[in-house]
Amino acid sequence: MLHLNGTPTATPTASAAMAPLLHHHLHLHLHLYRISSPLFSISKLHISSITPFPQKIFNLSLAKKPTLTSQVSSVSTISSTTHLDFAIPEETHLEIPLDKLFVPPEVDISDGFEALSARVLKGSNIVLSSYAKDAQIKEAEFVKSSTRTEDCPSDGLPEFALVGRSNVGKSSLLNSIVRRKRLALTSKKPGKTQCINHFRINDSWHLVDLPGYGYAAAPKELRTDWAKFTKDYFLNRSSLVSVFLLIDGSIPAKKIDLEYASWLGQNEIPMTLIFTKCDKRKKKKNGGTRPEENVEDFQHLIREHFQAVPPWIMTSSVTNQGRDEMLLHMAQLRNYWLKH
Ligand SMILES: Nc1nc2c(ncn2[C@@H]2O[C@H](COP(=O)(O)OP(=O)(O)OP(=O)(O)O)[C@@H](O)[C@H]2O)c(=O)[nH]1
Ligand SMILES: [Mg+2]
Repeated sequence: MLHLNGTPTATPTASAAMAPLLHHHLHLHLHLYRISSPLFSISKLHISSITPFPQKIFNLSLAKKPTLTSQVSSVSTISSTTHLDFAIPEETHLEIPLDKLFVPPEVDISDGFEALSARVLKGSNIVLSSYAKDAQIKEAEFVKSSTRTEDCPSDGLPEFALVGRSNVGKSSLLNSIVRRKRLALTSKKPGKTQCINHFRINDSWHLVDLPGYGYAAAPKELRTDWAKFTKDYFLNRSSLVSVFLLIDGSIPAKKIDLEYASWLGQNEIPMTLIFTKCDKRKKKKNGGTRPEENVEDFQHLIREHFQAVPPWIMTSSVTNQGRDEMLLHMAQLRNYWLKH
């Protein structure tokens, strides 16, 4: 474990302002001077609309804290009290505009844009906070399959649910996250996962694999049932920290995914967009679009249904792209949820 050094600042932080403003854009007006980075030459910058965590993750539960070891790259902007146990990807997304970043609470934004940018997780819009600890997975085990929300485990552990179109790669992503080939069963044929499947991680939180939606070959009754039972789970599962909505990042946005994202937004269910299959890059001359373009377009299309910009991460279960970033994101959401 490595403790990062840094000077605690006496300047105002976002946290004080965040409490009364959850669920809303946080309008901050900072004036930064002489920002010098290879990608920016701005003399004065106006930041508005920084995104806090959604309100629904402010709950309480219990969890053990597993001890982990890993190296940390230098992130000097993190406060001196931060204990990180995970490798922080070195590359950052300097090109993401400030108003599209997901900024967790208690992140000191007074250090300015450059400092924030240095803490954006690679291939995402997520700023790393001091809550990103105990991120690594040591143990993963299947707990149970349920067909109703009432039958799901009642231990109150925080959980993240993977949902998305049939065949988008939910089960593959779960296996990639836990580094096990077949913990969740996958298939080329859509419709493999049929129940709410709980997997317990490090004895302290759950990953949940859900059946896919939009499986055209499924009978109509089955599709209606799917909508009913997963939506009931989203609306009533009190230990749900965030839904991870998986979107195929290798193709342009599909109507059904846009509708699903909008439904989650309208119902104020905390959501993270996980773009899958980002290893698949069709050539432009063959009519293909790049994952980066698909990610940008998708967000643009759902924008009106969200008060705040949802967090997003680009992933691939083939190359394990986004794996560490997902773990860090889940760790900071989880630890914040446990504390509040
Ligand atoms: N190239 C590539 N293929 C992937 C990736 N993730 C999944 N696949 C493939 O996509 C297919 C579907 O994967 P699953 O993980 O079973 O998809 P699912 O979303 O769980 O599907 P259902 O359970 O049927 O809803 C499989 O053939 C996977 O090998 C990825 O990141 N890159
Ligand atoms: Mg599956």
